[in-house]
Amino acid sequence: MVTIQEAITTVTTNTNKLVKPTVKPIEKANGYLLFEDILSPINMPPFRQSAMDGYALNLHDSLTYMVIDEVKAGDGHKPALKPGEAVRIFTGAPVPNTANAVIMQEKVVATNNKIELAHNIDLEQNIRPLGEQVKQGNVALKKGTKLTPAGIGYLLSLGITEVNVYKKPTIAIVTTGNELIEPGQTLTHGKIYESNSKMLLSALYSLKFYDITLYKVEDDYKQTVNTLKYAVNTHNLVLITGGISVGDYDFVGKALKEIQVEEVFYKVKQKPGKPLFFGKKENTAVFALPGNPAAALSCFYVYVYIALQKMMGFKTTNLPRVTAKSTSKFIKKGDRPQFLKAIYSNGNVAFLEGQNSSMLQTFALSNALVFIPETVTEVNIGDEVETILLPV
Ligand SMILES: Nc1nc2c(c(=O)[nH]1)N[C@H]1C(S)=C(S)[C@@H](COP(=O)(O)OP(=O)(O)OC[C@H]3O[C@@H](n4cnc5c(N)ncnc54)[C@H](O)[C@@H]3O)O[C@H]1N2
Ligand code: MOO
Repeated sequence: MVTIQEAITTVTTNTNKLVKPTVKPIEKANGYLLFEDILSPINMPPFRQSAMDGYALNLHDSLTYMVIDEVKAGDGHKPALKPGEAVRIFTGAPVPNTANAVIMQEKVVATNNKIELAHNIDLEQNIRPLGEQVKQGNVALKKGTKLTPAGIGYLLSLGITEVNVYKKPTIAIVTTGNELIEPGQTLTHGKIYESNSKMLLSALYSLKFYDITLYKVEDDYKQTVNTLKYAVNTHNLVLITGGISVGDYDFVGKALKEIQVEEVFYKVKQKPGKPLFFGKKENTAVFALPGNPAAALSCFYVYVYIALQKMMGFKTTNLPRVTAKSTSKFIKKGDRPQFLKAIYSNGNVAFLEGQNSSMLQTFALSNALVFIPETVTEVNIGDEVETILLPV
């Protein structure tokens, strides 16, 4: 049995960034890391651009200008201005080469084809210079940058339609148990609806992992070996639920051994999730999560999350942790450190009733897990507690 800290450190050091590239259409690249520097194919802006609705001027000594033409956004003509001449111009329109400042329309008095300025303005005022954001051929975004909606917008503004990014892991979710039947079918005595696979699938989707295959096995040793062998050989990450404890029909541990998944740790001193297993085979990381649904999800957020972030090459691998003031009382039984389902809001956190690892109804209301260390036996209202904020 390892401590929570040992388990976290071990998962962190035993999972590696996936180094394979893949080409993605830009609109599907959110959350990926760039596999290479992106060089800008154009200057951005691609021309000197007006930042205001007003007048582009060829400055001269007087405050009066003759308006000789108009340039709207999207226009391609290039009027030639002599000193003392102006063109009506609008935000986003190309500023003629012969204009050297733009004045906002609110700052002039316009009569017929003449404008009068209150005072002179600076050179290049209200003109976005050519290539101000990025120059053609320069690095627009560096290798390793994590793409965000803003990054995607930026690359699109440079005309880029696809990018080379690091691959995301392919993930297998394997559920085990004779008692499991698909929601939608009739429940018979002794059976329960299978909920872990699509719960974990949803957690993965919300973290933007989509390459996921679901497998189901009965409590049958041969079937468990065969399914796990296939899952481990064909995915980067395998999440198994159930069958990892000590019962006569818990075959997962034995099957993982048979298919030569190296055990990195088995059992963590924690509640919920004591029988958590973590192992690896070559570059594939394998988690056998407890079958109890709340324990499986808690382990997902505390450990699997880290492995996913490491595989993606992200710098921050833990979920954010904050210190919050407890608005609940809690007495901890036993000596295992505990993760409590809780609701966090504005620096306060309330623990929910019903912390059993088989219960999801409180998890369904939670947005945080409060960590109660081994040495703490009691939490009182007003005490400060370490709180993990869940990505929900
Ligand atoms: N003698 C001992 N028994 C148990 C121990 C122990 O130390 N000694 N540990 C307990 C703890 S703690 C946990 S957690 C569970 C974990 O057991 P398994 O990981 O082997 O999981 P199962 O027995 O297969 O299932 C546990 C529970 O969860 C339900 N389940 C399983 N899979 C699903 C699913 N896909 N969807 C919904 N519900 C699922 C299953 O029906 C069981 O009720 O072991 C304790 N026992
Ligand atoms: O570890 Mo189990 O998840 O406490 O019930």
